[in-house]
Amino acid sequence: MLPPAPHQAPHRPTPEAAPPAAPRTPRGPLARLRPGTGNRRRAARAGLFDPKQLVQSFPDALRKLHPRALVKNPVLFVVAVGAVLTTVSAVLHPAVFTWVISVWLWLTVIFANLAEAVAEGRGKAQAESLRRARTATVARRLRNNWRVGTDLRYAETEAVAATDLQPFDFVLVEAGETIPADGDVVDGVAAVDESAVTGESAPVIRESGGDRSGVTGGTTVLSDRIVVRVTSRSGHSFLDRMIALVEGASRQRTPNEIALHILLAALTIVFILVVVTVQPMADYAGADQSTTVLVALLVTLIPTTIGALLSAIGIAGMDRLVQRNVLAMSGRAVEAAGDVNTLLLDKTGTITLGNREAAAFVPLPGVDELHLADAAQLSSLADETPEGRSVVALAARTYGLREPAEGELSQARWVEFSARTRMSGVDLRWGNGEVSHIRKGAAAQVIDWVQRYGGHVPAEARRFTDSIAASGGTPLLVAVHDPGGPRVLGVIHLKDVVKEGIRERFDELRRMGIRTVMITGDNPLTARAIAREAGVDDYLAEATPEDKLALITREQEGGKLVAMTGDGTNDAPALAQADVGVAMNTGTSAAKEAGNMVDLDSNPTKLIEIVEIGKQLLITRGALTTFSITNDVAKYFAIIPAMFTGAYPGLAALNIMDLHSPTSAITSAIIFNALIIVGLIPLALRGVRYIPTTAHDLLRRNLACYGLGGLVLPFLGIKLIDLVISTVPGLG
Ligand SMILES: Nc1ncnc2c1ncn2[C@@H]1O[C@H](COP(=O)(O)OP(=O)(O)OP(=O)(O)O)[C@@H](O)[C@H]1O
Ligand SMILES: [K+]
Ligand SMILES: [Mg+2]
Repeated sequence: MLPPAPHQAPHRPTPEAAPPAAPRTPRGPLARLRPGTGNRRRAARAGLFDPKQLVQSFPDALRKLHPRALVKNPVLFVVAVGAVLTTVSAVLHPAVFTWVISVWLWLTVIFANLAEAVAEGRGKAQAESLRRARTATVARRLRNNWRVGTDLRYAETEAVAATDLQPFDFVLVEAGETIPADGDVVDGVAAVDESAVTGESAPVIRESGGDRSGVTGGTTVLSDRIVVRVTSRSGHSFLDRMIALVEGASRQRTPNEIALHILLAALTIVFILVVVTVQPMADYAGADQSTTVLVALLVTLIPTTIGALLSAIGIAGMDRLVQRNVLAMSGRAVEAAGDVNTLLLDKTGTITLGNREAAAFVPLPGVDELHLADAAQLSSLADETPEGRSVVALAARTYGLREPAEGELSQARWVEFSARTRMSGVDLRWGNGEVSHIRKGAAAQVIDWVQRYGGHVPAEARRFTDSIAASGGTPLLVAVHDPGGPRVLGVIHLKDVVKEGIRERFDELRRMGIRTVMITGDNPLTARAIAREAGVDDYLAEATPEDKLALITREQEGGKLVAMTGDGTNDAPALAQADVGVAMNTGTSAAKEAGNMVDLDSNPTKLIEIVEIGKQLLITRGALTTFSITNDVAKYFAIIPAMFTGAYPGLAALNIMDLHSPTSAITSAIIFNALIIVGLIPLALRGVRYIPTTAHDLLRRNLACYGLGGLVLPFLGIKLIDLVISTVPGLG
């Protein structure tokens, strides 16, 4: 027996109650540098390099001449030591040649610093505007007697400074107020303006219970009121972390960068040995060389170009992510994104639109539809998930069923939904002492529950759920156990829609050699239907949080790099285990803590762009390393003949560039070596063009373009410089 339909208007606001979405014009701190969602043209513009930045960053470049800063970069440190040696030599034996070389060696170091300073400078501007968003607010903290679930009408609040809030404090935030700290919504639904953080002016819904409960301090509530459980301490908020991040304060070298630095250092040592042994040979040949010439030879041989640009390339990669509203907590994650083999995506909300809503009640033969709707609604009254709320709303909409009044169900024991049990419901004790247990949930779990009490499940139950699942919907079985015995009443049809254009994104990923796997807690039939429609390579159904974690470790054991997106607390362990874990900004704090990237737009398909940016970072570094090493070859052809033609006139044959004189040849090589750094700063910051293709093709293309380019360009450049400076007295 079920209680009569209660008669009270539902008080809870539904997501539809939010104000209509404003046109998506980006504004706010990141907007200037950030593309509107999906606006690639704007993104391209944001990545453009403005020569003014070179001038603005010049003072910072000079500041980086401090030995403590220089010693971090072995290649540049050697150039700086060389510059000191030639400067001393110029002072002791003044000559135009020695002075010119000294000046250009110093310029080489400054240009390298400039590359890094320009890259960092872009972040500083963003940090400034974020700081402005971090205003001091007064919070309304709920007094100790408030517990989750207590009616807010009886809540008492006290005013405290936002900076005094502690984790686990509850704060009440109403329309028009600023959320004082990061946290999770534990009561209510509200439309929130997050433009202070995301630059996106369209309001977003934040609600308790589901996977959209995360709120960020500094954002504004537009409608309704919510209770937020604080999760961050003052000074350690999301905004604080974001500022440190864009400023590059927390930037650390990635393992790949360290490895490359070691390689460059080793090359430098080899060339130092070469140059040191050149002197006795030159002596023997009767072509004794000055310190200046030897230093010049060394500097042209060592990989100064990549040594100068390496750090800027890394910073620019992080910056490109920020422009797309993604915050990477480590450079390592960005690199890993470039090498990802497997992409794990959630079904609900990632591949589908995510508002999995009750669309119909389907009663079993012999069951009254109203009876089913009533039971479904009762079982969902305390179910704060979007699915649970949509069941209550559907029952209210189509059958006029209303929630019971406060106190009417005081004898109820609510059973919360969990991803492990896949069920939710209620145990009710009526006035006459009779007890009803109502459950709704995944078919397998509810059938199991009914059978455990000795109930019989008619074949129709399975038939109904299977046909809903085969259409891509999610069936929830509703069952009761009361004096009438344990039995299934019928099915709730939850509907969800596959996102438009998602199939094309998966095709693109396949071209990049990346395998996509959809993971869902849903049944295999629904999973298969959605997987087919969306075009993913594989799927895992009825996945528990442990299954997700196990899938990731299994892939990783095979040597693969795994990326995943997630928003729920139950995604947290998997997000932490994945090589690239992208948490949605809307997600729970647990998810955001666990991942190594946060997407402010909460757009799970952003992962595809993240992979592209990672790949672009790796390719840019590879291309410029290739360029750097090959472009030193030409300089060798400029300097060696210049050093020895006096002793061995036959070596003039090596002077293939037909340079004017030994001094002009050496000077031209050094000037080119310095100028190429400045010339490549825009490319290092923008990144080389990326076309989705296999790694093999990319490698071939890059070797051809940057290897050959690196070989040929200096011949032209040095010749040109030689033509100009040969007119300078003292060099010609
Ligand atoms: N509020 C609810 N009450 C009862 N059962 C539910 C509820 N929400 C979902 N279920 C059942 O539990 C199953 C698992 O749902 P869950 O939301 O955990 O999936 P998930 O792991 O998040 O997968 P997805 O990526 O599709 O969201 C669903 O297929 C559904 O059958
Ligand atoms: K060099
Ligand atoms: Mg879910």
